[in-house]
Amino acid sequence: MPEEQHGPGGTPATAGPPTDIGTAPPAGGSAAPAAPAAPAVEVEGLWKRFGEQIAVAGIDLSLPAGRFVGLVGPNGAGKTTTLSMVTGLLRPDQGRVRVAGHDVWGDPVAVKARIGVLPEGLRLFERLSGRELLSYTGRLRGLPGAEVDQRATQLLDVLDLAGAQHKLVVDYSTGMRKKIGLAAALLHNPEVLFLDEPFEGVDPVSAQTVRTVLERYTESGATVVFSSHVMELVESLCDWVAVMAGGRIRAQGTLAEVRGDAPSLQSAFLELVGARGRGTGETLDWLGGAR
Ligand SMILES: Nc1ncnc2c1ncn2[C@@H]1O[C@H](COP(=O)(O)OP(=O)(O)OP(=O)(O)O)[C@@H](O)[C@H]1O
Repeated sequence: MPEEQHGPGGTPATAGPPTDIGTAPPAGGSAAPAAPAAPAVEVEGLWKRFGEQIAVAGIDLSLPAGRFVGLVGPNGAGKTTTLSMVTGLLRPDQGRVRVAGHDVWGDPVAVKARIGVLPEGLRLFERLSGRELLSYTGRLRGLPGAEVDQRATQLLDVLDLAGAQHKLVVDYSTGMRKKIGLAAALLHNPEVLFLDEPFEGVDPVSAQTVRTVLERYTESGATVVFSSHVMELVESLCDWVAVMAGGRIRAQGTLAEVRGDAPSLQSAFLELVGARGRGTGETLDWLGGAR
């Protein structure tokens, strides 16, 4: 059984979001819709083991549509494994996942048509140029050629890749690879976008552009779910947060709920994952000593 989930400072569970919050209208939307929107992602009793290692231990998640959702947790918490199962890249041992109202494993074609994914350790077609990669992805997505060309031109331009569009992907830098992967994930205008560490290796100017693009995208009612270790980034971008540690969800809810009375998301996070006071480095007393 999963252990009881508490917010920081012992406040009762932010786990299992209250339905009134879970069905709130998209951030940035003005007129409230009459019918409550279905969650973008619903996860029930999801498990994954790798041999003896339990990577994901029976988690439940309900991520509202139209939000910027951050999935945070320490190294090895189970974020990538969770995102892989939610996006249909890894089969769970047990549990159910629905994305945009469709069962990920029961109706994979419907789900894949509605999502965009920027996975960890992104594998790209290295011998294509950036533009060729987008053309190929657009065609695979069933978009008309002229539409693909137009969207590719705009994405390359906005993401500052126009100058490198004819360069082979194998010659792209880490940040450029993230950006072309993001462009490919956005090309078909998905309902839900999953991004595993999207800002890793991306320079501050491009990061700002990516933020602006993603903020505009969520304002249209679409959902972004991204994993990150960078709390300041999550705090400034996300309006909904799920905290994972040891394969379990420690808290989920609005940023304010998860932060609770803590001065920052970072402090709340350290408390939630039980890392307060750890890692002062005192055991490394030889480091910096006499040589
Ligand atoms: N293919 C695999 N085979 C064996 N163990 C795995 C595999 N994938 C993940 N794990 C283990 O499952 C646990 C969760 O890993 P996961 O990659 O999901 O964590 P994470 O939260 O994404 O970590 P990080 O922030 O470091 O990327 C870890 O203990 C990891 O060693």
